[in-house]
Amino acid sequence: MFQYMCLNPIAGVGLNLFSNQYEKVDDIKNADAALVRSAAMHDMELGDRLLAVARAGAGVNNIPLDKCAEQGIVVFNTPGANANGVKELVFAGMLYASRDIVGGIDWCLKNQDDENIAKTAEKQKKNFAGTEIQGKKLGVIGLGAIGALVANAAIELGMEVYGYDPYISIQAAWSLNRSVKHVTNVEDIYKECDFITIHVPLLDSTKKMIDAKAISLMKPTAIVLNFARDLLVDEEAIVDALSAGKLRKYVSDFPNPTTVGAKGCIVTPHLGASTEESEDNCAIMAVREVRDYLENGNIVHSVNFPANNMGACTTAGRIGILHKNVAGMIAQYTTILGAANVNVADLSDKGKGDYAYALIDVDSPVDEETIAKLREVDGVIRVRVIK
Ligand SMILES: NC(=O)c1ccc[n+]([C@@H]2O[C@H](COP(=O)([O-])OP(=O)(O)OC[C@H]3O[C@@H](n4cnc5c(N)ncnc54)[C@H](O)[C@@H]3O)[C@@H](O)[C@H]2O)c1
Ligand SMILES: O=C(O)[C@H](O)COP(=O)(O)O
Repeated sequence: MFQYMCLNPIAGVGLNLFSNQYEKVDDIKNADAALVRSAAMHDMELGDRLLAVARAGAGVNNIPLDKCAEQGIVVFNTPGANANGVKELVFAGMLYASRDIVGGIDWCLKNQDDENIAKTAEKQKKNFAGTEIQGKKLGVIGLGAIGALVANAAIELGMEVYGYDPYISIQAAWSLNRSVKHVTNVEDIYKECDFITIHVPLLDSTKKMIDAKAISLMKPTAIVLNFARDLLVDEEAIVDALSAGKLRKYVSDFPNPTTVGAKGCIVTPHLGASTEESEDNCAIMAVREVRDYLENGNIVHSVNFPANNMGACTTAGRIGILHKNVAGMIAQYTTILGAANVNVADLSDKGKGDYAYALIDVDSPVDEETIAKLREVDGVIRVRVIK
């Protein structure tokens, strides 16, 4: 029997995929797996039992990835599962920023008791007029799941699209419309574009990536869209530029005291992934990842350990070993198993950064004493008998 807990509400269509071998619990210390959206986990005590954390979404800045890795907890996310939801909201943001749609709606509400509102509106509408997006230049910073969808959809809407991503995946590169202009210096986006949208993960290296210098290069008519994370942008500098008329609008999905109510800021309450479809997709993918890891030991879409997938185990047993990515580990495992007269039927070891994961299929059951010896190997983080 496995136990899981949810740190945020997770769509039922995903949770229903847990079989009757799974039980929901309320305390993370009793859970084998935790499902999470944006709940902050950095200060949480995770307990020894926890094997997996699945982020039903993309951003993992709310999860202590290294601490989890050191404790042998595999963290998953659900790449692309909410990308369309975000893409659609980015275009809503572009349209909201192009005309004063919010101001116009507010005006209508304020004048709802005016019997002549239709006539008055015709006089007032010039105050909410704006520009179109067709023919404008859009700069997309980060061409992953969301950025690529935004870039392609913008081409379809008749925009000229500039794309910047020095680490673009082959899959994303293949998916891009060939009309997207490849930019190698992000400053070209800042200088040239009418709309600038950022879709990169929040990392130490991307914090305040759009800083005061970047903002100073932008056109005074530029509109900046941030549906990724607020800390990617120096928002104090954005607010200063907006009030000085050096920038047209800032659209953000991350409310905070700096931007909410500030002149030129349009802020939504982190709604990018809040659609039925995105919530369902994320929940389904997250539960599948957790089940495959707990039941088969397979890792797919982890952000702190490498992928390693040997399918279902067809031999007498399977052992999963999370370990440091250093030389000589496999030789020690096979020596220990050999000394216990256990034949290795199949073995796959993958490394990524500081961490690695070995899956070992064996032809006979492995006794507790042998498992204890594997646990003692220097550099081993966690050993799990999967079958
Ligand atoms: N508003 C929301 O509700 C919402 C929803 C989903 C994701 N997000 C945020 O959007 C981010 C992106 O999501 P995604 O699904 O597209 O992720 P992704 O991993 O598919 O794409 C991120 C892309 O950023 C690129 N990148 C990394 N560092 C870069 C840099 N310095 N310069 C340029 N490109 C860089 C990567 O190469 C990758 O292609 C997430 O990390 C998350 O923070 C927000
Ligand atoms: O990174 C993400 O996937 C988004 O920011 C969505 O977050 P949420 O699941 O809390 O809506």
